[in-house]
Amino acid sequence: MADQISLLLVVFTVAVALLHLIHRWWNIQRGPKMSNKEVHLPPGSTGWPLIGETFSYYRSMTSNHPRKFIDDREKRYDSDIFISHLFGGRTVVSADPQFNKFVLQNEGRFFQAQYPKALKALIGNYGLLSVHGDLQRKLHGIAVNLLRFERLKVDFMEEIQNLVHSTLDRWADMKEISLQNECHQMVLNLMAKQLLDLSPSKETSDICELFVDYTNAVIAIPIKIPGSTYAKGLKARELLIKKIYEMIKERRNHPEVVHNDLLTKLVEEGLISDEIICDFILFLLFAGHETSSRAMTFAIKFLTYCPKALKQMKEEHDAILKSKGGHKKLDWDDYKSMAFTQCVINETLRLGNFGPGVFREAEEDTKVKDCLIPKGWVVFAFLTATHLHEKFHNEALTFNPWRWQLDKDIPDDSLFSPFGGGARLCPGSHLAKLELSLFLHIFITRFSWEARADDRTSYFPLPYLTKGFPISLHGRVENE
Ligand code: HEM
Repeated sequence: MADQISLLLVVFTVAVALLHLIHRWWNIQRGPKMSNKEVHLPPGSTGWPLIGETFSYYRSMTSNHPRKFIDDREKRYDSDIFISHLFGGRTVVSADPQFNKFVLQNEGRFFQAQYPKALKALIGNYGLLSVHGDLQRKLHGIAVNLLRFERLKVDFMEEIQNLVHSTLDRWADMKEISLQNECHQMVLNLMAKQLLDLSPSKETSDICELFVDYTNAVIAIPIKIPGSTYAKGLKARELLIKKIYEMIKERRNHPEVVHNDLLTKLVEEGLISDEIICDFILFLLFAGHETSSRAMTFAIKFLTYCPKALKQMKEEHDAILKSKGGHKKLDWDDYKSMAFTQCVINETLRLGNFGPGVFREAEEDTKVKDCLIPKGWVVFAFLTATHLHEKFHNEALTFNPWRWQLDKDIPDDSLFSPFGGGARLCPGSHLAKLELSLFLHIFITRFSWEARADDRTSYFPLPYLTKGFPISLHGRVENE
């Protein structure tokens, strides 16, 4: 009898839970009731209970046709703004450039950045993408100031060239390298030096190892079970934050030791608490190395398969080197003279899509175009979709740097926004372009190379080359 009652209780509980789930799903599908007939919820479907349409999005982003998710729905709903259910929440997905621009421009007014919870746990309470309002403006200002032109011209210009040369000296002794891994390591060293005054050493390599676990988690499926990539990343975050705390303490206890880094400046200024400093620095380390290092690898890959562009790059950079005589260090004017390189960089950013899109939550019921975005809904402004649309860029999936020389392709910030826009416009955009230009200059003038494997691009969760782009290197000989 007791067994039967237990069984009945289990069946009853499961039935109630199922009904609850179905009810929630139905409510999500239906959306809120509208009173105003002029504006309406975008069309769409939230897909399966719990997983929504995340799997379709994943399939599309790991395929050769990353716009497929959008194209299928555009055909089905006759709209490039539609409802979906991604990464655990109902979402309005937009591939409409004007809509996306409006969303970016209205950060803090109608919308605010809202990233999935699992990501926020890694970024911390004070990583820039987690904070809003006055604190976001303050921290954004500090980042902009750190990366302003005057600092790039003096500190970064020198530092980047030294680091790239010493890294390439090491590569020259290796038969084959995974360009993706090597670029990751090189840019991480650069950021570690600028932010924490860490030079390659035992301590730096410990931090780098933790950092690898940390970044792997940011781009992994967020399952928090012991041993999972995500759980390891959370642990790595804890240890990294502890290390930054120790460095803050060391800066205070030993002011006589000179460090030319951001951490010291933040500690001396005393404008933000230690807790904020730690999250802020960790976020900069992440944002500053993940994207730029990927862009370097992709640029070399695109050039490898476009001999005409590579030839033009060699001509541009050989001429700059020649004009310097025996003096190899470039200055700001040399950087500014790299006209074709800037086209290659724009095209790499367009095709590479290193910041695929941004997440924003509606602060209130908001009308954009004819659509109503109800308060609390998350918008995914899918920037990749615009970058890869035939309507805006001819032969959109082809690497064609010359398109940026034509008037009609002069960057329009609604059609080309690799660095986002509005109040959260990437403060590292100029640094990223400088790093890329100097890296390309040094790499192309020192080496010729061959790809060792047929590599494929996956865009999920961030773009990467599935085999890490292995290449063999040879020192350049005259006229090569
Ligand atoms: C190719 C390189 C890069 C790309 C494609 C890129 C892309 C982006 C995008 C799309 C955003 C906007 C996110 C949003 O609005 O939600 C962003 C924000 C940000 N980026 Fe970058 N980024 C790059 C390099 C860098 C570098 C080198 C740094 C710093 C050293 C950096 C630091 C930041 C920071 C701190 C933010 C947050 C700004 C805020 O929320 O106020 N990024 N980046």
